[in-house]
Amino acid sequence: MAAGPAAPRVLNVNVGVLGHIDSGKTALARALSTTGSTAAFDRAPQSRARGITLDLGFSCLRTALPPQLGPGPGELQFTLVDCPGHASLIRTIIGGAQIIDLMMLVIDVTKGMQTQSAECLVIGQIACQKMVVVLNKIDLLPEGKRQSAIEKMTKKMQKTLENTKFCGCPVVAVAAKPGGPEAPESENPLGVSELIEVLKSQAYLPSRDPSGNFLMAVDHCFSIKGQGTVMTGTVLSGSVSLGDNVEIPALKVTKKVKSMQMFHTPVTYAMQGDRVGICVTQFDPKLLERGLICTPESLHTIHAAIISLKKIQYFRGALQTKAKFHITVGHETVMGRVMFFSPAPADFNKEIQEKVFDFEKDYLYQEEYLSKDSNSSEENKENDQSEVQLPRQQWALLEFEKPVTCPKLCLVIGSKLDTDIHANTCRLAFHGVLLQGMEDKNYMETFLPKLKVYKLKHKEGQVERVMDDYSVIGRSLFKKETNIQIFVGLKVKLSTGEDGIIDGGFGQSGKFKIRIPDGLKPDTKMLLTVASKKKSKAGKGDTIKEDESSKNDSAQPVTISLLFKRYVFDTQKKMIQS
Ligand SMILES: Nc1nc2c(ncn2[C@@H]2O[C@H](COP(=O)(O)OP(=O)(O)OP(=O)(O)O)[C@@H](O)[C@H]2O)c(=O)[nH]1
Ligand SMILES: [Mg+2]
Repeated sequence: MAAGPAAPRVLNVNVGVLGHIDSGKTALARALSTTGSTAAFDRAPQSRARGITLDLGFSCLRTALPPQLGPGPGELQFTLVDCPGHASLIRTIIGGAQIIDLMMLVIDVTKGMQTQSAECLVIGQIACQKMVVVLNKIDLLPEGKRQSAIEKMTKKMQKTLENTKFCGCPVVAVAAKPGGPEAPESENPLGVSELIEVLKSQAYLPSRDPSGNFLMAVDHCFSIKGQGTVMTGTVLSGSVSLGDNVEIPALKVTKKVKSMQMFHTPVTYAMQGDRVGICVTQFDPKLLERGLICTPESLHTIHAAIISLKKIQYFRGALQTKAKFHITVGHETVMGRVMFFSPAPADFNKEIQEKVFDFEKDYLYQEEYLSKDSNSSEENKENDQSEVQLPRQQWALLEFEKPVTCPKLCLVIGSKLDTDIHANTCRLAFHGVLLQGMEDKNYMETFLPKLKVYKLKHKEGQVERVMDDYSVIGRSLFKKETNIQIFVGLKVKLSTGEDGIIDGGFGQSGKFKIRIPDGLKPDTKMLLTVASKKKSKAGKGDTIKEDESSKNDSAQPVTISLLFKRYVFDTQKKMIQS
């Protein structure tokens, strides 16, 4: 087994810095850091030129261990993950949020919540446990009114968070870069030491588990002369030791770990939650910008997936089957098409299955995700009056335009990134967990037939006339061109209560014969005979054609209903009745 962690105890907590563009995230990360790592603070030349953050930036800050993290000696290291704010970079933000333990939501105190602050809040609710709100740029508030303006904004934020999992989280006011870009570096930030105390009080020991496959999100890759190629990133699961083989699944290559460092200190072992640089040899750093590395063969490249999902409540509009979304699967984003399905109605209240998908069960196809505001679906139209009953859990089948490489049970986020970024709306539509990936390119033939999602079909027709006590002729259930032969033997029910069986076609116009094994009730017979007489009378005088008029329908008081299930992925399109 691996060697234990290096001697001096350093606990690492990843702190994300998220917020709307220009709220001062990078300035805040800079003010907080004592040690900058290789990729901090908009180092990339493009980033400097545009004055915006284009990529995740990492830096760190070490403090004494706070009391809640147990007796010392030891140190607490906050790894600050500075995320971009620009709307177009939301994929990077989602990636960043998945490696953090604690989120700082940076708000420009002069502006309050903005569009991407809200999106970050949504992402935080999905991916993070804890949050601190940072009101930045308080130097811009006139000194006399500063305190009251801060209090007002603090209250406003607390109200915004009331119905989120971050209800009651701390709100801290700072000026990360008082005076703005032109101010001299000597200008001291305001409120930053208070913020550090709050971060310490919020720090917790995230569950760290060295077992299972090693998986790491690499954010930077560069070569060091005479050493090799270093990949830096956060260990997402498992652990890694010197000498282990690691795979770069996107490139299908495996390399041996030659040396490792954690913030400039050599180590022999790293585990879930650690930030580490891994050095390998004979690997061109240009081949990997960002991506995953892992225990060889532990990741899957999938073409489609089944996920358990929830709609994001701030997303306006319905989630429709067959719609295309940008789908972030773990750390990759691709376009994909969705198909929603729910439990069969009898299972609507079944307990939620978080980690497995049950292929034994039947599921009901849905035109759209069922939610309180989705009343356009077939199901709900019928139940218009009554309360719409919602299932406890819903799923989707995702079919990707390009295969994605991801671990099991990874986070999935669906968004509409083609929405105009200036439209003030939440682009994140749903989130969920990947339960089953389909690695076979021919999954449609090899895998989907196992997925028992059915559509409930309901056809209505009318009894045209009585043949004898045990049979009637029906119409309007099928189109003229329908091959009635495939329906022979299916059960139907008459509105008067009798059960019948389709016996075969009758004539050329889509009519058919129904056998009534228990015989027609006398009342039914009477109804039908009276109706037929009326009709033939009416028919003589007028020029009503037999097949069209609506009068005909009302003249026929007995309707026929045919109900059956058809599995969406059944290649034989069998009709099933229970
Ligand atoms: N007056 C004042 N200006 C600030 C403060 N903090 C940041 N700024 C300025 O606000 C602008 C944006 O700061 P950044 O730190 O780059 O903002 P950001 O949130 O990282 O921006 P993106 O990463 O592009 O989303 C810069 O011009 C900063 O100098 C502050 O506390 N007071
Ligand atoms: Mg920035």
